[in-house]
Amino acid sequence: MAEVDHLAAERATARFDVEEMKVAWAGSRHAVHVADRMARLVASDPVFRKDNRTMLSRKELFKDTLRKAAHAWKRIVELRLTEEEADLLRQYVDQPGYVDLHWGMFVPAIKGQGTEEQQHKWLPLAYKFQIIGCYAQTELGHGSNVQGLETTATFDPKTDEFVIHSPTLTSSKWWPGGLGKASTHAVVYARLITEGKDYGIHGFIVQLRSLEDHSPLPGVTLGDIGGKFGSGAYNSMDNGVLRFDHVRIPRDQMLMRLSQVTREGKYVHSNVPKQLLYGTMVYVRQSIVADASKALSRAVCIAVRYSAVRKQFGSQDGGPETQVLNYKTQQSRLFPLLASAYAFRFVGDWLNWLYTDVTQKLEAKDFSTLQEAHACTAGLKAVTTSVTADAIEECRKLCGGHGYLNSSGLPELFAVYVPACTYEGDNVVLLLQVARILMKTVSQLASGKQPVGTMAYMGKVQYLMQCKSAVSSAEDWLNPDAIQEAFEARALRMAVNCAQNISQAASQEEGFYERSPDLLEAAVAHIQLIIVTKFIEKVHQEIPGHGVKEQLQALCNVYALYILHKHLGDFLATGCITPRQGALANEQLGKLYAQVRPNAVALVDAFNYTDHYLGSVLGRYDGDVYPALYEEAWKDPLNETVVPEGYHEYLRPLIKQQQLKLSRL
Ligand SMILES: CCCCCCCCCC/C=C\C/C=C/C(=O)SCCNC(=O)CCNC(=O)[C@H](O)C(C)(C)COP(=O)(O)OP(=O)(O)OC[C@H]1O[C@@H](n2cnc3c(N)ncnc32)[C@H](O)[C@@H]1OP(=O)(O)O
Ligand SMILES: Cc1cc2nc3c(=O)[nH]c(=O)nc-3n(C[C@H](O)[C@H](O)[C@H](O)COP(=O)(O)OP(=O)(O)OC[C@H]3O[C@@H](n4cnc5c(N)ncnc54)[C@H](O)[C@@H]3O)c2cc1C
Repeated sequence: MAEVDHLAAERATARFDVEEMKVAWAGSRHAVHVADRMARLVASDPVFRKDNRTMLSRKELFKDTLRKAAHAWKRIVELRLTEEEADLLRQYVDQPGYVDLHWGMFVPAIKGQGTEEQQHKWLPLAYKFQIIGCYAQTELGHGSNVQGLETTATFDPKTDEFVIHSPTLTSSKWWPGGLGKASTHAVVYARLITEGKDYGIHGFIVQLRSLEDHSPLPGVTLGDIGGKFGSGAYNSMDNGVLRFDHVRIPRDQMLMRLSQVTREGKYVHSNVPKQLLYGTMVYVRQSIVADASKALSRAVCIAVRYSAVRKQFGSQDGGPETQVLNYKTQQSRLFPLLASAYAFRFVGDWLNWLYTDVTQKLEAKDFSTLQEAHACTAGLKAVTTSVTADAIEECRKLCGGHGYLNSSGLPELFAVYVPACTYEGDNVVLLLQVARILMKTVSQLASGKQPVGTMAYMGKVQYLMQCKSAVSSAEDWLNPDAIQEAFEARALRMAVNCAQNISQAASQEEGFYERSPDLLEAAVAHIQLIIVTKFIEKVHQEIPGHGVKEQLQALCNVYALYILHKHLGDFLATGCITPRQGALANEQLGKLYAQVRPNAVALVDAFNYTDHYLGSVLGRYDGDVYPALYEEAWKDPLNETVVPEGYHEYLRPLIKQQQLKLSRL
């Protein structure tokens, strides 16, 4: 804990129990305790130092990542950490690397798509790091369109093998994390061809590198695809390129849980939906939603603390300067992001519950909730990552000039985070998936089919298409029923409008194509409704701790009314509310900001982040920002010498030349 707490006065104004809010944020007392222990373990270990990361060359950074991953594994084994503890330890190490893909995609792909026998063979090797795996799906020519992948896996009945081949340049695998330099194995997605017939995309376990000397196996060409956006940042990851020249693998390395190829080469598809092939992506999308709240809360924590420390302009009578956090504009930009961090946290928890529930149903061969899982994971992944990426950049601006310094932590956070809008499904492509499901649901309403799950509100179509908001004062917007109804009516009316417009087109497909910009907005409205609903449900639960429920209630209202204000056009155009009701919502929002203000610093303290994890001189717990900024500047390699390298070559001759010219005048 800091010796001088420059934020003590801020902390003293909090009207709630911060320790209890930590529990509400983390999910349980146990979760707070474990996270705290793992965060401190990482922060106190010099190997996990990261303050010099943006100054390392790519090669140094990659080696540093290998070192940290190996050290993390050593600590996990030495301390016999549980899976939960190990996941948290890796999170706090906070450096993207091959292990993310090994644990996050390679292992889940084998678990989800491998038979019991295959799991028995491969998982123990992966669990002990005797092999390192990645997820090789995307190709140079195709990423979003998975059915368009070109790599082939042709069964050869003579040898009982598959022949994995990259027939074109565009079929080169391109992007898989961990592939470039670290992985020994990959789950490769390729078109299965047997008995002369193409059966589409399937997963195969393929060894890429020797387990003796790490050299590529015969027929395998692979490497790193090159530097990426931002210094440090995602450049710690070896995203790779991979080509196969007729590489042979045994038949039993096709992942055969969903479909099989027999010894004779017969293709057999189990009686399960084909989309289960996409199961690993669904799993990762739900974990990306949980990660969004982590990234967003880090940025918000930095911006809130710094805004409380930073002062600009005096009062009218020449008194002390004003904390920038007191400016209403700063509050109206920052507090919705604070509320969004909490909203994403709770919707992430709910999504994790949904995912677990769907997985259990799938085990019991009940596929009825597959569409719901797909729509929710795809849509929430898209909305939460887009908002978070924009919000990190907004937090940088909220920190003024100092936010642009690497030492603020924000440039690196942004550069690491922003590809989340693209990987695991481009956000637009994913929202169009949600829109397709919305259109299908609307079209089924006429036949009386009752929508279920997060689409259930559409069943109230008669009411929601004509209801009028009863709000007549700013306070009325504090009523969760008023918010819920307005959001439901907006989402449904936008979807129905789209469906009506599509029905006038020559074909459903053409209508969908023409109306896709509107469909995106309808999908966003539906997803925002889910986030608002889950926040309202959370606040309805019993929440212990002095003032905790009240603060969450205020944040829930901030989130909902901010979205309403931002998307006012939708609410007005669909006739869900009147312009006057829109103005009242904005009035209430201003009152809520004033309510949040004295609690703001404590609300970010509740995230319980160590200074190491935050990695920001601006976001320091003690608020002692200026000495830290000053000290940090001197650590830059440019300041290693007083006179810079290159002075004698380029600066001195220039200056001397000018002096000579002047002396001649
Ligand atoms: C502590 C552990 C933490 C773990 C976290 C680790 C995180 C590590 C993070 C590391 C960082 C980066 C890693 C990145 C990895 C990657 O990017 S991997 C590659 C990801 N690629 C994509 O996401 C591709 C996106 N494209 C697609 O998903 C599909 O191509 C698309 C859905 C767009 C279209 O597919 P089609 O087969 O053409 O299907 P379509 O005709 O549109 O639909 C047919 C039918 O199927 C339904 N559907 C589609 N997808 C799914 C699904 N996933 N699940 C269930 N159902 C699905 C769709 O709704 C249609 O249904 P209908 O009833 O027939 O209408
Ligand atoms: C950092 C990073 C890590 C990655 N890691 C992995 C990995 O480990 N394994 C792996 O297999 N892949 C990985 N990927 C690849 C990633 O999954 C793809 O890049 C992603 O799915 C997007 O596909 P794409 O690149 O083909 O984009 P494209 O589909 O080419 O997108 C280009 C543009 O076209 C638009 N677009 C595309 N289709 C449509 C449509 N139907 N309607 C409207 N607009 C459309 C998109 O919105 C986008 O604006 C990674 C990518 C990144 C950036």
